[in-house]
Amino acid sequence: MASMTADSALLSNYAMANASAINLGKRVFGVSVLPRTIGFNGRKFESFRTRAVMQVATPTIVEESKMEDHLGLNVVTETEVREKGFMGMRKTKLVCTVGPSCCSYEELEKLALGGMNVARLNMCHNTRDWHQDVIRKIKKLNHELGFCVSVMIDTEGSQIHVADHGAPYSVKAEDGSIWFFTTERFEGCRPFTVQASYEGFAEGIKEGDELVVDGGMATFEVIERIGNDLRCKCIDPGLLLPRAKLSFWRDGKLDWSDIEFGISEGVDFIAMSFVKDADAVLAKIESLESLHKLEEIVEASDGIMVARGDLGVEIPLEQIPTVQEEIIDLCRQLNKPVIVASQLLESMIEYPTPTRAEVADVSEAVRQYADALMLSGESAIGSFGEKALSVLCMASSRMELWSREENQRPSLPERKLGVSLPDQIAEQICNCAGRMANNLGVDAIFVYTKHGKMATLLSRNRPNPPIFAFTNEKSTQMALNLQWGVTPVLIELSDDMEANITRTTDLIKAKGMLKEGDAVLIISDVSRTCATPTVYQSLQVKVIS
Ligand SMILES: Nc1ncnc2c1ncn2[C@@H]1O[C@H](COP(=O)(O)OP(=O)(O)O)[C@@H](O)[C@H]1O
Ligand SMILES: C=C(OP(=O)(O)O)C(=O)O
Ligand SMILES: [K+]
Ligand SMILES: [Mg+2]
Repeated sequence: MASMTADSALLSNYAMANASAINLGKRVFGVSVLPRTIGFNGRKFESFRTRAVMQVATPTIVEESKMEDHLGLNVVTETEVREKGFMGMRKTKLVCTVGPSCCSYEELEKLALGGMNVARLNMCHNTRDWHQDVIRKIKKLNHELGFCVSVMIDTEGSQIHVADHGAPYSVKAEDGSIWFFTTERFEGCRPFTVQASYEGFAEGIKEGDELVVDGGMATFEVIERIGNDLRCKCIDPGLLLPRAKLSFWRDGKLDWSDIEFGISEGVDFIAMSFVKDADAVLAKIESLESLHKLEEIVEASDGIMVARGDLGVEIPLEQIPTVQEEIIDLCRQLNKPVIVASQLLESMIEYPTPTRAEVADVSEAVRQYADALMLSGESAIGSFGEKALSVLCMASSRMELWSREENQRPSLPERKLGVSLPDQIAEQICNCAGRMANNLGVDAIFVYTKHGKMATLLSRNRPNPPIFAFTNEKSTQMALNLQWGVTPVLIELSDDMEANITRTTDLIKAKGMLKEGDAVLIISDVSRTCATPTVYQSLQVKVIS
C-alpha cells in the first residue's frame, strides 16, 4: 500500500476492504494460553485458547449494541451447506462477465443461483447506461432475493483501437502538431486525422486529459472536445502505428472516467486494465511491463487478475501456464486475492460441452489455488453461460476435494507480511489456525473481523474447512466474496466478543447448519472503538452443545 496515492487509496476503500486498514498499532502486553480438554466426535484432544491482549486499557463502559436475530447469510450458501455439509462447500470463487446473453433480471438470478460470486462488467463494451442498468439489477437481486453477488467493473484501459490513420505504414506525430481523433468513418487517409474504432471513446474525456498511444509511443493533450471527437496537441512526439491502442490519463492517472462511474454506482471492485506500475486497485496483469514489476504491483494492489487474453499477445503462449502459477503463488504469499481469467471454457461460447483440455485447464488453476476463476464470452455472449458456470462449479469442487485428500500441496513458505508486532501476531495466529483446523478436523472456521484482514490471512493458508467471516461492514462483506474459501456474513457485532460468538453459533445452529458435537475454530479480531481502544485477537475451539 505504501506506494499508493491518496486517490487510489480512497478508491480501494470503495473497491475492496483495505487490508491494511486494521490498525493494531498497539503494543502487545500479554499473551495467555489456557489449555483445556474437550471431547469432540468421540475423540479427545487438548484444545488451547490463546488470547493476545493488546494493551488492555483502563476499564471503559461498554455500550451493549443490540444484535438483531438476523444472520446476513446468502441464500446460495445456506442451500449449499444444507445439501453438501460444510466440507462440501466450494472454495474457489466464480466471476461471470455480464453481457447481452445474461443481462436480464431473470438471467442474472440464474447465474446467482448457479454460484456466481462476482459479476464483472467490461467497460470496453456497451454503453454506460447499459452497465448502470445491470449494476442496479444485481443490487436489486441481492436486496430482494438474498443473494450476495459483488460487482466488478473492468476499465477500458488501452482497449480503444485507433482504427486507422489511413496509411498502411506508421506515421510520425511531431511535437506540437495538432491532430483530430474522430469516430467518423471515411475511406483512405486525411492528414492529421485518426479514426477511433469505438463510438463512445471520448465519453467522459475532458480538456487537459492526456491521450497515450500504445502505452507511450506518443502522447497528446486534449485541447478541445467537439461532440464525440477530440482535437489534440502532440506533447510527446512518436510513431503512430496502424491500429495502435489509445488510453486516457487524467492528472497522470489512467481510466478516470470509468473509475468515477464505478464509484458513483457503488461497485465493489475496480479492475484496472493494462496496469503498468504499482498504482492500481485490482490490477490486471496483461502486459510484459506488468510482469517486470510484478511484485511491486501485487504489493500495491488489492487484488490481481491474470488476464491471459492480452497476456498471450504480449508473451509467448507456452509461457502462460508458468507465469500464471508464479503470479498465483506470489499473490498468496503477499495475501492478495487472484483471479484467473480468459478462455477457461472458450468452446462453450458455441457448444454445450467443454473440451477435455478446457476442463484440465480449469482444474489446474484450482490446483494452483487461485482465489477465483472467471468466465468471459462464455457468460457474456454464449448460449450456455449457466452450463459453463456449472462446469466451473463441478470442476473446482472435484479438484479441491482431490487436493485435500492427496494433501499434496506444501504449506505456505514463511514470509512475513506484517511490519508491526500486532500485524505479525495476526499472521501467526492465522497460520497456526490453518494448521490446527486441518489437524483437528474441525467442521468450520469462524472469524470475527471488521475490515476482513484476519479472514484474508486465514484464506491465504487454504485450510480444509470453510471459513465464515462475520463482519459488520457491508464493504468488507462484498470484498471478501473474491477470497478463496471465505463465506462473508453480515451481522451486527457488539464489543462483547463472547456474546458475538454465542449469538452467531446459535443462529447458525438454528438454521440447521451446525449440530451438536460439531467443532468450530474461532478467531476474533475486533477492536473497541472507545477513547482508549482495546484490541483482542483470540483463537479457540468451540464444540457445539
Ligand atoms: N457488456 C457487453 N456488451 C456486449 N458484448 C459484450 C459485453 N461484455 C462482453 N461482451 C462480449 O463478450 C466477449 C468476451 O468478453 P471479454 O473477454 O470481457 O472482452 P474482450 O473479448 O473484449 O476482451 C467480448 O468480445 C464481447 O463480444
Ligand atoms: C481479461 C482480459 O481483459 P479484457 O477482456 O478486458 O481484454 C484479458 O485480456 O484476458
Ligand atoms: K477491459
Ligand atoms: Mg485484456
